[in-house]
Amino acid sequence: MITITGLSFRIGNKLLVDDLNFSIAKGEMLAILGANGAGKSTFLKMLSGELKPSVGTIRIRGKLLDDYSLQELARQRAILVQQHTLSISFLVHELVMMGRYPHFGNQPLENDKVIVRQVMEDTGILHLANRDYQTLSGGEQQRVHLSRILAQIYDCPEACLFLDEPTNGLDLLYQQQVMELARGLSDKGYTVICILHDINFASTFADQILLLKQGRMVAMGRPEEVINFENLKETFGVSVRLVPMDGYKCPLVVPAAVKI
Ligand SMILES: Nc1ncnc2c1ncn2[C@@H]1O[C@H](COP(=O)(O)OP(=O)(O)OP(=O)(O)O)[C@@H](O)[C@H]1O
Repeated sequence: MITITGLSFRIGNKLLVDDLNFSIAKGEMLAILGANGAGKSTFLKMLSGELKPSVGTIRIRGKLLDDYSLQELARQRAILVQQHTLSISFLVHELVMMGRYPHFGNQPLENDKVIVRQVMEDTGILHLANRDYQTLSGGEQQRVHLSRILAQIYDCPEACLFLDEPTNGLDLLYQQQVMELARGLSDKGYTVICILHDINFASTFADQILLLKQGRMVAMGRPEEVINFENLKETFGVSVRLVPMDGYKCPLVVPAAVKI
């Protein structure tokens, strides 16, 4: 579904992303983990077309990213960015409807309205539909943007979803709900790439994990192949403890100092 070949991004003589090569299949969920500044967002920005790679190619369904029109891309991939800067007042439902803009002409159709309502329900913001976005808390705003991008690809089950720290600013309940939502979408056939800082969320929900350090791949594979003491020490520079837990495919990762 997505094939990354020899992908690098350089600014001056600094390599932010360094020779990445991998593929992920349709319907897979890939979690990207790495320390602050490891190049995760830079990679996602190349994937979304916001940044042009210095070297290498990105193919979605065999076609080079550069060969997609903006309209095609808008229907085939949705992106949740890390920081939202929005200074104009919009009602929540208006902002979520923006996700449908690639799908209708002048006016939203009944189907667009149904989808907007559904995604607001899925993300727990239906009760905020008529609130001014500016008056919402950070976590509520995050869920509005999540709704908007879900609306964008709601009826495109072949689409890709790129999420840059989707659980940012959310309380535990909504973190869990967002991860379940992302997992549910990949089970329906969406291809999901998700930057996370929570290793346990990544290993619980993702099919594959990519560990990045200084732009380079440390390891990539199924959570049970990748999440181990050595890889985490190499990626984050810290020692962790791995605690086996019933019902989890991977041991839980806790700071080494914690006594359990
Ligand atoms: N325009 C730029 N000029 C110089 N350095 C940059 C530029 N953009 C990003 N960087 C640097 O590239 C590195 C990778 O940044 P990136 O945002 O991809 O990291 P990240 O892994 O997403 O980090 P975080 O977990 O903190 O969000 C960082 O050291 C950052 O300071």
